[in-house]
Amino acid sequence: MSARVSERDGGGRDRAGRGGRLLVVTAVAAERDAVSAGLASASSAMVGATVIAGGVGPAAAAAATATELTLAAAAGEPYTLVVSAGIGGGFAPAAPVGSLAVAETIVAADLGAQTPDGFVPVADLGFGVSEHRTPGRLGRTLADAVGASYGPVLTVSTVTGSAERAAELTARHPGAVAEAMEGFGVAEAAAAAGVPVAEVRAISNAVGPRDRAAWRIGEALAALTTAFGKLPAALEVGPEHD
Ligand SMILES: O=C(O)c1cccc(C(=O)CC[C@H]2O[C@@H](n3cnc4c(=O)[nH]cnc43)[C@H](O)[C@@H]2O)c1
Repeated sequence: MSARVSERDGGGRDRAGRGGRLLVVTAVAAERDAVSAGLASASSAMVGATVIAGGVGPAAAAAATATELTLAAAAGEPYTLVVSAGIGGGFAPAAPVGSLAVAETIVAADLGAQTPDGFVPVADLGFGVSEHRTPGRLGRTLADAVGASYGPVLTVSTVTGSAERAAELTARHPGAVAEAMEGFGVAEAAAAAGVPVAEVRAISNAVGPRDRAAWRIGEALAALTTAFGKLPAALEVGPEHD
């Protein structure tokens, strides 16, 4: 049985995925469609999944995720897992263009304060948390299933555009495999709802000096589709129930 997938943007609401317990949040429609194509091609039995395009950046992602989780819970059909997914920048050498990255931790890499002594994360300032961890072995399991690099995935509000900034980020977050702009927003909403979270990124560009011509978005979207074709079996989610 193939996955049943509901697709929509952050504004609309339909009930096509009402058997689903998996929520996938992408930033834009092209990512949503790539994820949906992968889920629909999955060979193993799976619950229907809902895939939404919630917008670019952590604020839009958090708002869209929180709305979706709240509506589902109010309807008595709460999600059991939220996955932030899309394209992202890869840190060398762990995550080359065209590869996949799965988050061990989802890190708010630029949420905090700049001081004369350097960056202070928001958690160290005494406000909330600076990262969310994918529970148990879920992240490792997903990474192994799709052949992804596994480590911290950074959420930034500004795409890294210089070697200096890339070096600063890796110094602060050793082992970081990727950066993107939505994961921490999705994770904050998931945490507020008490739902586990994961992040899957397909690498479209290297984190470093800005070189827009070198971005391989089509290649990354194809990798995203391949990954989500393998995800249902890895998640071992139960059969769909209408
Ligand atoms: O710099 C540009 O010219 C440019 C052109 C098209 C798109 C962008 C984006 O910033 C897209 C952001 C979007 O894609 C994710 N993403 C992909 N690569 C990265 C990255 O290296 N660092 C951060 N985010 C990235 C991100 O999650 C957004 O959804 C720029």
